[in-house]
Amino acid sequence: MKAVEVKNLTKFYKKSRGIEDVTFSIEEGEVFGFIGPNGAGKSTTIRTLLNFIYPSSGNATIFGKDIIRDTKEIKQSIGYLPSEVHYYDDMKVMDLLMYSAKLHKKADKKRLTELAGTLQLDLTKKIEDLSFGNRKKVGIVQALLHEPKLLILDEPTGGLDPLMQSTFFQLLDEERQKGATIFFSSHILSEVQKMCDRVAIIKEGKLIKVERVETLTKNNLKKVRVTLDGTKISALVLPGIIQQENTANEINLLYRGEIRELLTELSTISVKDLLIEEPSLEEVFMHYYEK
Ligand SMILES: Nc1ncnc2c1ncn2[C@@H]1O[C@H](COP(=O)(O)OP(=O)(O)OP(=O)(O)O)[C@@H](O)[C@H]1O
Repeated sequence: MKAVEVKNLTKFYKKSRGIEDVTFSIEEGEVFGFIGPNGAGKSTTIRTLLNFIYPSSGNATIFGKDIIRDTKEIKQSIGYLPSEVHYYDDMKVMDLLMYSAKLHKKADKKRLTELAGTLQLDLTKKIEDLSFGNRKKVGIVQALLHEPKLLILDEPTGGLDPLMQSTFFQLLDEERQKGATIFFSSHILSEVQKMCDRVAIIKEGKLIKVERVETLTKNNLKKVRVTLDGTKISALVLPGIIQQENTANEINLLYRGEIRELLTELSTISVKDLLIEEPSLEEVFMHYYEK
């Protein structure tokens, strides 16, 4: 059984396009990234899956259950972190989280305290007195508290400082090791690359690619930096060069071709240093963002 199966899902807000004909599935235990620029349709997809909004057409299931008909049942096995966290402001963090835990019939105070400790969240404060980042932490604890089978996280790291982001990813990794399926949206490619097995790219409401992260970064594309010893040269010309940026003493390439051909070409110029590495997901995908 798939954790999530989305078929031809379409959502129009009156006449304006939210998402169109979106189809993909997520395996159980998989960490699946959902990336795309602002307004691409990430939140629309997620909010439809959670039955906060109705699809215009198409359908989807979560653990084999229909997202509309079985939404109550589905919610018991989901932890959801919205991109913006809104709560009853005059409640204390502890009370809010215990209330939420009870809704999931899993009021585990020990786990609550542990999670809050890891995230350095003060449980005695009132929600209204928390900063944006600390509210986000409340959302994270709430999403993880009942150890859901599926975590749906909408831009989870926004507002968290770099140290906290890394703590958050450690927490996610623990859930993954316990077998949880994780679906998270982001427009930060590097964090998707770090964490995800597969990634779906959405743009202007349509899925443009679903691919294993590994395949994307190991598709023979190489990032090449050539440092020159001061002699000025003109641009390299080789069929495998996809992108070239040159400065006074550096040549930077994205290269997809025979390494031997590149080395032969380089042997004709005065190279001081050479670095060949896998490109980041960001570099592979930048053109999807720009086009
Ligand atoms: N309530 C709404 N009414 C009308 N249009 C909407 C509504 N919510 C979203 N849209 C439109 O649907 C499209 C997709 O928006 P969505 O919020 O799903 O994008 P997103 O990928 O989550 O973007 P972001 O990264 O900015 O959160 C956008 O063009 C947006 O203007």
